[in-house]
Amino acid sequence: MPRSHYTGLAGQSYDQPAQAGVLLVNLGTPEAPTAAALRPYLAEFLGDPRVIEYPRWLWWLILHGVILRIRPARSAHAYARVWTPEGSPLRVGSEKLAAALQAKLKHHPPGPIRVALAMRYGSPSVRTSIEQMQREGVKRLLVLPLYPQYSGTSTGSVLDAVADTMKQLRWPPELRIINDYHDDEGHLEALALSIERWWAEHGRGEKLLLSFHGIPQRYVDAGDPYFHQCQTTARELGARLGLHDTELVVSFQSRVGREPWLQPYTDATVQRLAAEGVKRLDVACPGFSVDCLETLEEIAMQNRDFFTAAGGETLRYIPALNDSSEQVASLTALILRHAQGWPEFS
Ligand SMILES: C=CC1=C(C)c2cc3[nH]c(cc4nc(cc5[nH]c(cc1n2)c(C)c5CCC(=O)O)C(CCC(=O)O)=C4C)c(C)c3C=C
Ligand SMILES: [Fe+2]
Ligand SMILES: [Fe+2]
Repeated sequence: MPRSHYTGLAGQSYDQPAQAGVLLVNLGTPEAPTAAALRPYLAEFLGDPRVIEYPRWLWWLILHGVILRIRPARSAHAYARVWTPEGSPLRVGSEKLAAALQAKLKHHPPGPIRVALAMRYGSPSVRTSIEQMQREGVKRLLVLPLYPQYSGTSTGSVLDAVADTMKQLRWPPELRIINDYHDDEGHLEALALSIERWWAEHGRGEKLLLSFHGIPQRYVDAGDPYFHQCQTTARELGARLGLHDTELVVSFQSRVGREPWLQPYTDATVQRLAAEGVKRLDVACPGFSVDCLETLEEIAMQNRDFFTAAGGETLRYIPALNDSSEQVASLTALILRHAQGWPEFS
């Protein structure tokens, strides 16, 4: 008999009381800010067909023949600028957020809800985390990808990893998924409150730039709702902050490769604003639930330098929601709303 493809879990029992769980999933991050650690991380990330929609064999040749020989060292250098004694900011921030949510949901009557964190690339993987939760008795699972706006390249890829896991489990958990929360009232309120709190402490710049991670324009043309959801978040947030159209600017960062990505690009935008005479620019990145390379290095360092080199005085980065009380409250409410109707919570 060939060995079965399906995993049965040691320790998962029939008579354990059913528990509900939430799996938070973020992108993932290298284990160290070194080229050696970047290579497997980038190979997994950039080898994902959701991220790079290119003929497979052609892309494999380019990725392994060219990209993975050059990019690991360059990216490692960028990561080294933001690495902390506890590790990668994305990992540290995601773990703190998960711990704060677990503390909230532990005693939530008639809970408790178990909270775990997985990474789409690297570890702990989606599969490892789901299996671990099952061992702890989780039979109903809510998946919350930590991306407020849906894109096939981010949320869609998390759903692939969840689906692949479900296909391999002998007794998969009952499943719910949050596809996006870009226009969730509580989330928008949390963003507005945290920016207002930051302004109250640090004063206000002349304009607020909202910079979202980019994706290729081609994906949006093919039906990805990401661009539209970013615009909705920006508009709703601007309205809650009482900003005039002229005080709010939206742009897209982190472009990789040569094809056109969503525009306007963040680097060109900060340079344009400086050239137009803006001296004090505030930047927030509402697409990132926790701070990471793309906010701490690309915005707060690289783009700050572009802005000042083009004649601006100060570019100030307003931190992501991270494990703030605002984010913990809004995600707790989002989770409880999606857990409604489960017998544990009726
Ligand atoms: C090349 C294609 C990429 C697409 C498409 C893409 C979409 C996308 N990414 C995020 C969130 C993050 N990306 C991060 C880093 C990062 N992104 C890409 C490429 C694409 N992203 C690369 C190669 C990297 C690694 C760093 C580098 O070499 O430049 C991060 C930060 C990770 C960290 O460890 O801090 C996040 C977060 C979203 C939300 C998204 C689509 C909407
Ligand atoms: Fe990215
Ligand atoms: Fe980047």
